[in-house]
Parts: sequence; structure tokens; C-alpha cells
Amino acid sequence: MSVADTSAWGALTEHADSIATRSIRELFAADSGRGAAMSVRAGDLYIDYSKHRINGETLRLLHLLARETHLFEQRDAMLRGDRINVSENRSVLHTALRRRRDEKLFLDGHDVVQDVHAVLDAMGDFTDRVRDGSWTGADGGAITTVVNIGIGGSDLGPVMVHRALREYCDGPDVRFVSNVDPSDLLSTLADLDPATTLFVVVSKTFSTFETMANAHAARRWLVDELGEDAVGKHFVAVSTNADLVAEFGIEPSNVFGFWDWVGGRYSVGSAVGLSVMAAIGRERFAEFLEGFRIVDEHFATAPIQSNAPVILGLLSVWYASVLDADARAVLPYANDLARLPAYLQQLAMESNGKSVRGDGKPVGVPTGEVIWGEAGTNGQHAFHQLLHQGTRLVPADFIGFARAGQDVASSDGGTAMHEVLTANMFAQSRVLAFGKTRVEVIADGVDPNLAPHKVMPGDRPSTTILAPELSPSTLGQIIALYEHQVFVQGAVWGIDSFDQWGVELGKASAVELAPALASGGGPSDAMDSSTRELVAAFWKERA
Ligand SMILES: O=P(O)(O)OC[C@H]1O[C@H](O)[C@H](O)[C@@H](O)[C@@H]1O
Repeated sequence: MSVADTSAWGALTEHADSIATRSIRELFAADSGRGAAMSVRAGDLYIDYSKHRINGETLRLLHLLARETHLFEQRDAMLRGDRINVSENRSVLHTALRRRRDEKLFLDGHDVVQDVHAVLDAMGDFTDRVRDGSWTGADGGAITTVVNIGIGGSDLGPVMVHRALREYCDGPDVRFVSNVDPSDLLSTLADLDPATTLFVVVSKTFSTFETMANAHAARRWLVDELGEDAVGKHFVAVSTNADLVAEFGIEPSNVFGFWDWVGGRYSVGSAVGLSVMAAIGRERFAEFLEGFRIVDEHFATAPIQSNAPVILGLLSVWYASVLDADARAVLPYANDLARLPAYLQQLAMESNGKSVRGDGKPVGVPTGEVIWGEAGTNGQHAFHQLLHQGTRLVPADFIGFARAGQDVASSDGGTAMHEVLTANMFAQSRVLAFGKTRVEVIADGVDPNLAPHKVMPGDRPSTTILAPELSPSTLGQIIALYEHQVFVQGAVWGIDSFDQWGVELGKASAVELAPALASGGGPSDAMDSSTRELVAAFWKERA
């Protein structure tokens, strides 16, 4: 059944009209306990969802929507390993990556938790050796730099986590190459010595064009200097495709596997996190996984009223589908989380940027969200103007931390910079929600002619996620929170959130066009007129 055919859907669309008559300011005025009532804890995360365009009735109807779309049955099906990725006939078990060693989860009669821990142990042994210098390069020296080559889910997670856990990095320098733009690889290798560099080639399929192009170029760079025999000491792979890895020339003992039941964008807790483990060590990586597990457990067991991913997932459906919001801003008030918006773009947009349901029928309501954002406070000095006074509805997620890893005094000498940062975060969500009326503006002595420019409409929704500190555990908790939020959206919409067929045609088209841009190529009459002219302009510029 389409979400649009549920009784909750009809009631929610009617309810949207009535909630539109009451601003967030009014909703707060009517209930002095709203801030406490509309907040929830998941693990170490305190999540405030009070500054939303909702009341008790909205939540009641969203809960009904969850029940009518069998959200909890779908959750349980995912967690026990049913093949819920219907278009690829696969289980979806990234949650198995964070099960404890003594747990069991049988898939087709086989305990996958044992497989997960066997790979984690191998990753731990390998990264221990890289970190303590006993894994040596071809000339006997220790590895000082690890270069992760991958793209999409084989890059965004490791990049984001490595940066987020900067203060925990005490291993080799880790760098990332993803783009097939040669400048990415060349700028990364420019100051490196092949003798002390280790490449981790990460690709679930081991056939992604960009990754293979970069891996082969890196291999040539290494072999030119150290010879063919050096490859075994300087290349390891992370993949589900052992045959293609062997063809590339990486020894089976240097391959860290994962499974088709881990989607690329859900894979940072698998061997895809190998370079992160090299940077932070196996103990910290275990804490990272434990963070995920804490929120997995919460998602699996908390009642609907206090289940954070369920609440946040239903709220995002409310905005995206009922209130027609196109976008959501992700605003981490932590510079080290600067890559979180990019990571969440893949997680949310590749999962739910779809218009048909798992059974191939149209979803029938707007789906997906355009996720974008930037670390605070930088965004305040760029695009927050539109959030505050523009005409578009853009719900925002604020993410902050009570403690900074390192702190310094602010300009007044008395306040710490982290306190200023957090004051800015709380101030932004407050101003977005409550705004400033014309009466208040004029009471400040503003010229009435200028007042319209200074009125802040308010009523702009946001969620605030506050964690004690940015640590491996809290980072794992935040990622799992978003993973399950995305799951909740997809389950309500009836979407298969775990395939990505929309990416394929573009790849095939690039392969088709490549000869026109390779030497001896050029425009052809078979091309559409725009592509033909672009190819012609490319060749003219190159001449
Ligand atoms: O890990 P790989 O097989 O190289 O895939 C890398 C990425 O490429 C694909 O095109 C998909 O859209 C992504 O979901 C995937 O993460």
C-alpha cells in the first residue's frame, strides 16, 4: 500500500493546514515544558526536537503513519537479515558489523558475526604492524603514509571519520584519493616517497572506474621507483570481489573482505574503515563500533515515543512529503565534522532519492531531501541569511558538543572559544525558531522604515543534537542515528533504500563518450547537439 493511501496520510495533510496557523513561538508560549517534553536521549546523545512545526497531534498522526506503513516490522526484518534490498535480492546487515563478539546472527545458516570479527581481528593485526613499524616496505623501512584510494562509500566514510577523529590519530599520516581528476592523485603523491607509502585500494566491486584508474596510476608510480616485486608490500585491498583483486596483483593475504549485505554508504564500520583503523588504532576503532551498537540497540528496542531515529525519520517525512520542504541543512558546530554533510549526502540522497517503491510502483508523494551544509560558524557568515529571512522552508540539524578536545581562550580572555562556538549554535536555532517581530524591532529603536528589513520571521524548524564530546563512540552514535533515520524514511515511503540504480546510466554514458574525448576522437552526428558542441569545444581548446 502506498503511504498516500494510509488513513494517517490523509489526516496529516489536513493537520498541516491547522498547524500552519500556529507559529513555533505560539507553540512554545502554550507549553512551558515543551523543551523538556520534546527531547529524547539515545546513548550519549541529547536530541531536542521541540523547535519543529509540530504538536502532540502531529506526533500522534506520525506514529499512526509508522504503524500503518509497518515500520517496526520492516525494522525487525532488516535486523534479522531478511532480503529487504529487493531489487538486488540482498540482506541489509550493516548492523551486524557492530555486533559484539559473543553475539550470533545466522544468515542462511551461517553466523555472520564470526565472519565480522575474523576480519576485524585481521585488520587489527595488520594495522598494529603498520603502526608499530613491523610492516615494512620493499626496502625494509616503516610505512609513514597510508593512501586510501576509493570513491563514494569507499571514500566518504573514511574521509569524514578520519577528519572527525583528528585528535585520536596517532598512527601514520593518512590521505585520500577519490576523484578521477588527475590532480587528486598527483597532488596527494607529490611529496611522498614510494618506499614509505602504503596504498589501501577500497572498492566493494573492485570495478569502479575512478578507483581502478587511480589504483593503476598509483601502481605505476610505485613500480617505476621500486620495481614490480614491491607491489605486495605497498598495496592492500578492501573488497567483496576477491577475483578482481587477485587480477590486480594484490595477494589474497593482503585483502580485507566484506559482504554483499553491507551497502557502500553503510560500510565505514567494515574493512572499508581500514585506513581509519591505521590512524586511530584497533582499540579506538572498537569504541567507534560500540558507539554504533549503542544506537542500534536503542533503535531496536526503544518505544516509539522515545525512539530517536524513529522520531527524526518521521519528522523528516513530515517536512519532505507533507510540508514540501526540498532540503535539509546539516550544520555541525565542530570543525572536525566539516565532511559530515558530504557523507550524509550520499547516505540520505543515494538511499532515498527515488520515486518508485520496492514493488516498482510510484511512491506517490514527494521523497528524498537535498542534504547540504557546512561547519558552523562558517555557514553563519555565508548562507544562514537565507535560512533566517528567505522564503524557503529548510529544516536544519544542529550538531554540537559540550566539551572540546582542545580549547583556547577567546578574545576576552575569560571565555573559552568552544563556549563561544556553542553559544552561536544555540543562538542560531533560537533565532530561527522564534525570530523577532516588528514590535520588538521597533522597541529596539529601529527606524520604522528599516523595520521590515530587520524583522526575523522565525518559525524555522531545527533539531539540535548535543553530545558530550566528539569521540569515536559519539561519532559512531551520530552516524548510526542518521543511518536509521534514513531507514525510517525509506520504510515509510516503501522505497528500497539500499540500491542505487540511478547512478548506473551516467557511468555507462561516460564509457560510451570516452572515445570521443580520447586521442583520435571528436564530435559525431549521432550525439545530441549540446554534447556535440561541447565535445567540439573541448577539442578546439586542446588544439
Ligand atoms: O566501492 P565501490 O564498488 O568502488 O563503489 C563506490 C561507489 O560507486 C557507486 O557508483 C555507487 O553509487 C556508490 O554507492 C558506491 O559507494
